[in-house]
Amino acid sequence: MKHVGIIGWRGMVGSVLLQRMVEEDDLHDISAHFYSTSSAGDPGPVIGDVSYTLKDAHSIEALAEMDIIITCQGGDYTKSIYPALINHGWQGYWIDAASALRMDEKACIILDPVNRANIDRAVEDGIKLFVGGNCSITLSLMGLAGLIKADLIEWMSVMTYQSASGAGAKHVRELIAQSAYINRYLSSEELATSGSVLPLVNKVSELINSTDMPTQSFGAPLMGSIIPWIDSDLGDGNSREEWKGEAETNKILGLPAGTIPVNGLCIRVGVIRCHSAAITLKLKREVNEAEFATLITDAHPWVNYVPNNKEESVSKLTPAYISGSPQVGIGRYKKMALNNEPIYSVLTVGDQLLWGAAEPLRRMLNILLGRV
Ligand SMILES: NC(=O)C1=CN([C@@H]2O[C@H](COP(=O)(O)OP(=O)(O)OC[C@H]3O[C@@H](n4cnc5c(N)ncnc54)[C@H](OP(=O)(O)O)[C@@H]3O)[C@@H](O)[C@H]2O)C=CC1
Ligand SMILES: N[C@@H](CC(=O)OP(=O)(O)O)C(=O)O
Repeated sequence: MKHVGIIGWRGMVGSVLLQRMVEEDDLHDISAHFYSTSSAGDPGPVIGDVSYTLKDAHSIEALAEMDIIITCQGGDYTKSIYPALINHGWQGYWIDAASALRMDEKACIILDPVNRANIDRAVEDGIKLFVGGNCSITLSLMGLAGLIKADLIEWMSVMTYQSASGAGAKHVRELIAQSAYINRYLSSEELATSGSVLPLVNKVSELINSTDMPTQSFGAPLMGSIIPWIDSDLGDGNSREEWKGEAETNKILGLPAGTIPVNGLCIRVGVIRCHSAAITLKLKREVNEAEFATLITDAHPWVNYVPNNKEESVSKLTPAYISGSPQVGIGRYKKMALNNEPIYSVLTVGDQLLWGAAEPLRRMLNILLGRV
C-alpha cells in the first residue's frame, strides 16, 4: 500500500482537494497521512470512521516516509521543503499546486485532458515532480482544448477576471468581510428604491474607501472595486500572473517557449469562486460558430459550449452558475470586426478550485497509482 502525504488540506485548494478525493473514493487502497505547518500533533480530518492525527509538515524525516506527497501549502513551503527533502535522498513523487517549481526543467505541468501524452512520457522518463498549472491558464486551455488539438491558434490575448478565493482562504474571507462592513452601515430606508440613489452611492463609495474597511490581505478594497494586479511586479510592465500565460501554455502543450504567444491583463474581481477569461484569439483560418462548437465539445467531457446569445450567456456562462461544477463553460464566440482577419472573441468560465487546482492533482495521484 502506497503512503501518500497530504499537506495544505485545510487551505482553499486543499479543502476542495480533500472533498473531491473523498467523493471519488481516492483514499481507498492507500495509506493517507495528513500534515500541518501550524498544528502538528492535533486532530486532523475525520474521514469515514478514521480520525487522522496531524504530522509535522516541517519534519523532513516524517515526509521522507511517504511514497507520494501532494502539497497545496503554497510556494514558500515548496521552496523551503522540496530541496531539503531531495537532499535527504528522498525519491518519491511530489505533486504540487504551487507555482514555485512549475518552470523547473525537471517538472511536468499536469493537465491530463490536454497533455496526458506528455504526462505519460514524463512518468516513463522517471520524472517525479508534477505541478498543477496556473488556474487561469489551466481553465482557458481546458476550454480551448479542441482548437489546440486542431492546431488552430496563432496567438491569444487573455484578459482575466479572477475570483477572491483564487488568492486563498484569508482573502475570500476578507471580500466577504468587506461586504459585511458596508452592509453594517446601511439601513433598510436607504436601500428602499424611492428617492434619489445618489446619496446611497456616495455613502457606499465613502465606505469602500474608508480606512476601517478590512483590506489587510488584499491591500485594497475589492468589494465594489477591482484590483488590476495579481502576483509580483516583473518590472517590464507585466505581472508574474500575466507572464505565466505564455510560459505555462507552451510548457503544458510541450511546445518550445513562445510558440504560441500569449499576453494580457490579470484582474482580481469581487467574485467568490470561479475565474473567467475574455480571450481574443488569432486563428490560423476562419472557423465558424458551428465548427467551433463541434471542435470544443469533442475535445473532452469537461467542457460546456454556450451558444453566443444573450439568454444562454447570462444564465449559463457565469461564475454563479459554474461554481462547484467540473464543467468549464465557453461561449461569447464571435468574429471580431478587426481588419477581416480570423480574430475571434471567446469567454471561458471555470471553477479555479476544481480544474484550476484540485482536479489535476488528484488525477495525477490516480495516474501514478495506475487507476486511470
Ligand atoms: N486558491 C486557488 O484558487 C489556487 C491556488 N493555487 C496554489 O495553491 C497553493 C495553496 O493555495 P490556497 O489553498 O489558496 O492557500 P490558503 O491560503 O487557502 O491555504 C494555505 C495554508 O494556509 C494555512 N492557513 C492559515 N490560516 C488558515 C485559515 N484560516 N484557513 C485555512 N488555511 C489557513 C493552512 O496551513 P496549515 O494547516 O499548515 O496551517 C493552509 O494549508 C498556493 O501555492 C496557490 O498559489 C493554485 C491554483 C488555484
Ligand atoms: N494566482 C492565482 C491563484 C494561484 O495560486 O495561482 P498560481 O498557482 O499560479 O500562483 C489567483 O490568485 O487567482
